[in-house]
Amino acid sequence: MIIGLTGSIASGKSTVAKMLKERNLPVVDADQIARLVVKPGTPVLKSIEEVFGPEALKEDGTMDRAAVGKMIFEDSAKREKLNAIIHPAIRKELVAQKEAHLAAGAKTVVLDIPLLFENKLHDYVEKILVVSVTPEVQKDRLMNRNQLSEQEAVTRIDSQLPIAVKEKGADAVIFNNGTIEETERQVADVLKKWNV
Ligand SMILES: CC(C)(COP(=O)(O)OP(=O)(O)OC[C@H]1O[C@@H](n2cnc3c(N)ncnc32)[C@H](O)[C@@H]1O)[C@@H](O)C(=O)NCCC(=O)NCCS
Ligand SMILES: Nc1ncnc2c1ncn2[C@@H]1O[C@H](COP(=O)(O)OP(=O)(O)OP(=O)(O)O)[C@@H](O)[C@H]1O
Repeated sequence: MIIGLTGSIASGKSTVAKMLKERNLPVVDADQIARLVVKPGTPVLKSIEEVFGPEALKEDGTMDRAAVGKMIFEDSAKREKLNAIIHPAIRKELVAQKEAHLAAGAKTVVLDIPLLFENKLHDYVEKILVVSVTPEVQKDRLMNRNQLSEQEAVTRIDSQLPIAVKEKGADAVIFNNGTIEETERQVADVLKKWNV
């Protein structure tokens, strides 16, 4: 079974992914792949430099994630440009990593894809697991984790589809407002229900 793990920014996907890994399920992480495909020397990073200028790079030649984040979350046209450059490479590597796990004998593979709904990647997975939180908790956790102002956090949240829309499209929802233990219990219940 291929499980798509998604949610909204700072809703707790990585937290749930960690729980799934602890249960020995292979997790392919789109955010991690997004870092892989922009390593210095890659065609993707070259295109980013061409489109976003030298301020997209740090002195050591790696992508300046904070600078690019500022540019793209505040400007939807820039965000679409970055997506057009980077998403094809992410999708290719996502499929390759999934296939490698299946070839190695995995019966279940989890694809952690933050933008599964936004990019209409439903066909990549068989079940969709959405990690949800209330908007207030989401904003607080995002501000704390990324050291953002309230306005910056809201801008990032608004760059994605509303979490309520994602919940409606889910096969199961994990509500991550409570404690880690409460989330862990919900993860166990869903896996049991799906015979994983
Ligand atoms: C903009 C970048 C440089 C910011 O880097 P940073 O290290 O601060 O954040 P990180 O990569 O850990 O992403 C954190 C979260 O931001 C959200 N996010 C990232 N990119 C986007 C995007 N293009 N549109 C909407 N939300 C996004 C996701 O929820 C993601 O989980 C980086 O997110 C990036 O390269 N984004 C483009 C690739 C992408 O779309 N990744 C997300 C899904 S594959
Ligand atoms: N149940 C919880 N209780 C308290 N803090 C939590 C809980 N779940 C997650 N967090 C914290 O909230 C923040 C966001 O969680 P996490 O990084 O797992 O979200 P994410 O959905 O993977 O985010 P992103 O979309 O940005 O990659 C982190 O700092 C994490 O430690």
